[in-house]
Amino acid sequence: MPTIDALAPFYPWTKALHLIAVFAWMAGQFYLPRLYVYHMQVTPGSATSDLFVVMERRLLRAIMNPAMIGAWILGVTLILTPGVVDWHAGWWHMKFAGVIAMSGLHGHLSAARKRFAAGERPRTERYWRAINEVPTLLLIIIVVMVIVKPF
Ligand code: HEM
Repeated sequence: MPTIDALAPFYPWTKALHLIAVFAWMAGQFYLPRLYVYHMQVTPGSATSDLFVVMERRLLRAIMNPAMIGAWILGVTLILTPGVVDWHAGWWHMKFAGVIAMSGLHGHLSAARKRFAAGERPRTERYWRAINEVPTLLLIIIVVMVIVKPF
């Protein structure tokens, strides 16, 4: 993978900004499925349901989408910084798999938001309770990979 020498002096800043974007993204990943759990419990079209629709839309549009885009742009900038990623290391591939899964989950949550907004009740409350645990698992995998680098 070719790297860009001019990025080297900015490495600590790129990493700090990457982590800030990641934290904002994760906050949304933890909260949105929890909102879906509550949303499943209210009648479509009720005032409470409409309030959930607004909360879910704002969370995705104002926080999660920009945070995911920022995490990706800064993450790719880190990849392009010389000496940061060892492409032979197993931890890097495992982290990347975790990041792809996290992005897939984001897409899944985003698609469900549109269905909730249309008055549907996609899946079951139990399903959203289970999905609520997935970001935590992915976070543990990713952080152990980038910090401990076990293989
Ligand atoms: C969105 C796509 C992402 C890309 C392309 C990406 C890429 C990278 C790269 C190349 C590094 C530098 C590794 C190093 O300095 O050793 C890094 C650091 C880091 N990333 Fe990501 N990342 C992404 C998303 C995430 C996510 C979702 C998390 C956590 C849930 C995360 C957590 C971290 C952490 C904790 C570090 C700091 C590791 C250290 O101190 O060296 N990243 N990322």
